[in-house]
Amino acid sequence: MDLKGKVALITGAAAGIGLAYSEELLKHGAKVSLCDIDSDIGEQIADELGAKYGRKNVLFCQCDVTDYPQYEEAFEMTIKVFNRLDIVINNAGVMNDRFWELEVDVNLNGVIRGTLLAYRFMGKDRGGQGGTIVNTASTAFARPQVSTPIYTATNYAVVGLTRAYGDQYHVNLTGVRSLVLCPGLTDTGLVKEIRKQLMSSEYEAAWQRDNANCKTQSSEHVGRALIEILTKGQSGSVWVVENGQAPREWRG
Ligand SMILES: NC(=O)C1=CN([C@@H]2O[C@H](COP(=O)(O)OP(=O)(O)OC[C@H]3O[C@@H](n4cnc5c(N)ncnc54)[C@H](O)[C@@H]3O)[C@@H](O)[C@H]2O)C=CC1
Ligand SMILES: CCCCCC(=O)/C=C/C=C\C/C=C\C/C=C\CCCC(=O)O
Repeated sequence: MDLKGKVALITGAAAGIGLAYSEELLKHGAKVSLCDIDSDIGEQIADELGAKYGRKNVLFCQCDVTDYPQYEEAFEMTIKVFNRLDIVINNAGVMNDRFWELEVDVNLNGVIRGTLLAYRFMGKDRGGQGGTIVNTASTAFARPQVSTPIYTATNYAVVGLTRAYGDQYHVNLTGVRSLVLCPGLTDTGLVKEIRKQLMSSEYEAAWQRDNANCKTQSSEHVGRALIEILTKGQSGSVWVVENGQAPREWRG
């Protein structure tokens, strides 16, 4: 896929993996709409990326993915400013099983909202030009993270959603391809104080076991994997990137 001139909307773009995706897309000549709940950091990041890659190529939209009207406005603003939309990356996520209803609302319902909006604005059956949806899940979908059962469940669900919408039936109907990228342990701010993010502080031993054999990778590594899967990923495909290795397709 030639990314030059393409427009991508990325959620959770102010930090971590979403920020790495955004910078990698800019390096490849795309324009980015950075969507994040955190407007202070988001505006600052947009200024920095704009100074580096051209101000006309970067937009920040304050957007909470749990709020459908706000999310819809971010799509409208992106299309108003860039005049097109080609790629939607549902990446915003949290890991906190203590606040599991919010976790489900961000990690699963947020991806569903982003997917429905992507079809509405890019679907050929709705007057759009077609495009690509990329969802971020986690390797926890294939190897359950025992310390965070509810976080794990949201990742299973996102993979299921992507595989179903990724079927050729939906591609024929809408011209929209769907992929999912599942990183393993990545060095970001997702964990701030692990004891407070587990349902019970007793699960800390399980957290240590979950991560025992994992090599932490950088978010930049995951950003590069995104470009690779955008280039060669078939609709409905599931990609794992972990331990700093090249992305590989997961075939069940
Ligand atoms: N860090 C890791 O080891 C892994 C992360 N992931 C997934 O990658 C995605 C990104 O996570 P990281 O970059 O690690 O986290 P992060 O905490 O570094 O960044 C997440 C970003 O999402 C934003 N955000 C949070 N709630 C939001 C909401 N309601 N609406 C809009 N934006 C919101 C935050 O403000 C932040 O900028 C998540 O879906 C996470 O589950 C998957 C596997 C491993
Ligand atoms: C093994 C399952 C991998 C799934 C990863 C995932 O979805 C969520 C990971 C959450 C947090 C990663 C954040 C930071 C990583 C940095 C250091 C980890 C140190 C591990 C430890 O011993 O505490």
